[in-house]
Amino acid sequence: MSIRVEGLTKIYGEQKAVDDISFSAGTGVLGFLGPNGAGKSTTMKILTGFIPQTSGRAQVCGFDVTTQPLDVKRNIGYLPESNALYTDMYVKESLAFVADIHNLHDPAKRIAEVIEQTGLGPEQHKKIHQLSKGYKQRVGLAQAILHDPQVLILDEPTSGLDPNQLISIRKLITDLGKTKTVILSTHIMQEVEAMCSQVIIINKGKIVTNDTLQNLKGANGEKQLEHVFVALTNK
Ligand SMILES: Nc1ncnc2c1ncn2[C@@H]1O[C@H](COP(=O)(O)OP(=O)(O)OP(=O)(O)O)[C@@H](O)[C@H]1O
Repeated sequence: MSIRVEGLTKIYGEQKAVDDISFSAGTGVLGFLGPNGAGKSTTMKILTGFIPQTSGRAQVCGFDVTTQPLDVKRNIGYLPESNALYTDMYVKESLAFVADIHNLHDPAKRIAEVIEQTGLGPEQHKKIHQLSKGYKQRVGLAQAILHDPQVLILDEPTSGLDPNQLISIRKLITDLGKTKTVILSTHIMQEVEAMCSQVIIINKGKIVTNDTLQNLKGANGEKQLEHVFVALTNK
């Protein structure tokens, strides 16, 4: 398993954002769902080492997020919800900057591959601030996968994309999930049905279900995941 989480808790002041959650994930796309404020982004930020947990443990590829943060960062790619980019940089320049941080052996070759994979080709010579939202999102994804990490954490990667862009980014994520562990947070249930093999639903900081997509729909006698989500998060 590339991700192991045990008894993870995060308290912000008085607010318990993540409440003693445990789960593990291997190769495939894991849908990480929950209503607004459920604790998804907080969990993702802990896994990527952006913020520390209050208690509990999280491991990425066998490395502990607290005691082995550099090893974790080598093995993880993160597309945060607020995809902060250096907008004055050219697309290629920003990728070269990230490649340098990761000390890649042949950055030019890898940058060309990732530009191809994310469909950035036609826009690759622009500055980031000149790009549409969808292309900015692709730059964020390109940066996240550049060092070919085993684990990808994607926080609402398709928000704001038009239907054409949605289809190509979904395909890219599905392809990545064939060999990598992808944790995908999204509010779009069709997206989960199209891409995810496993689904975790979190509500008020607690995991309310962790099952295969197939079981989840079957067990609840529902055809639509949306109904399952509503039933499990309105208790
Ligand atoms: N830096 C912070 N300081 C205090 N409270 C925070 C902070 N970040 C998040 N929270 C609170 O923690 C809870 C979980 O937030 P989180 O962003 O993890 O939810 P989420 O499931 O990602 O929501 P969304 O779907 O809206 O993105 C919320 O109640 C939120 O207000």
